[in-house]
Amino acid sequence: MAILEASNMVVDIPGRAAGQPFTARILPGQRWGVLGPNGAGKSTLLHTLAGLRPPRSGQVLLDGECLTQLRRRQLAQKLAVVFQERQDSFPATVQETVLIGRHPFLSPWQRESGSDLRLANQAMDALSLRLLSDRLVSTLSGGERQRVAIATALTQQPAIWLADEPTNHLDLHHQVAVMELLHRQAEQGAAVFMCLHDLNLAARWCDHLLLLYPDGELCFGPADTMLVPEALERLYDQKLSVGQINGAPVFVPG
Ligand SMILES: Nc1ncnc2c1ncn2[C@@H]1O[C@H](COP(=O)(O)OP(=O)(O)OP(=O)(O)O)[C@@H](O)[C@H]1O
Repeated sequence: MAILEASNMVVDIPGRAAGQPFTARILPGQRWGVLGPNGAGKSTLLHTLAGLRPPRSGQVLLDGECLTQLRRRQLAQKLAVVFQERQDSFPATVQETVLIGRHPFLSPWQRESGSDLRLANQAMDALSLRLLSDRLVSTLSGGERQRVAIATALTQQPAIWLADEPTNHLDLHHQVAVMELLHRQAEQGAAVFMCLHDLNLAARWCDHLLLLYPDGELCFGPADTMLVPEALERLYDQKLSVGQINGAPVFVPG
């Protein structure tokens, strides 16, 4: 288990004058969703929390240590990032790619062990990729590549998941499968922080929500306190109608 903490963190969005400082602890077992319109800064926020870009001010801490003090390898032993888009130009099979999730735990030139291979196979099974295991990733469809990215992160066995649109390119069945997988990861003690465009996936699967506005304003809290139609309408500049299905709110454009 690990705790990721933002302390007075202002995300550095090019050209944006200011941003509201973000201070929060992302705790084991929590499932955070970041919502906001295109260009609001969701990916930049996620990359800043991953230590891939410096914040404009403030800091990000992992188990009390500033990310800048940690080596990438130490970070990768606890934290996995699923990117929104990726270049899969390197010619590698699905299995070879999924095994990359074990690299933070291997010394340079060390071969993957049987247990590494077992973890990769389990992750491929969880994402229904076994039949594709010998295929070159470059030959896969968008949704298949997305599942490979999630299987790679799963093989990393992260305490913290930072996932940018984890359901990108996925059909309905695989969207639900991935959200269930992330839910189970949280039940087992991982912290999950993800950017989502689908309000209904966020309403159903997240227990904390962060609303990010294009001017850098943000607000966050337990999901049931954030799913206020007026706030979401202002967030997306879109009228919404709200219903209830199985006790969960469902939003459709009004
Ligand atoms: N290198 C850069 N140079 C200039 N502007 C940038 C750069 N990187 C990001 N931006 C801008 O920063 C803003 C935030 O981008 P970001 O990708 O974080 O938004 P987002 O909320 O994830 O958007 P989307 O929902 O479209 O994925 C955007 O307006 C983007 O154009």
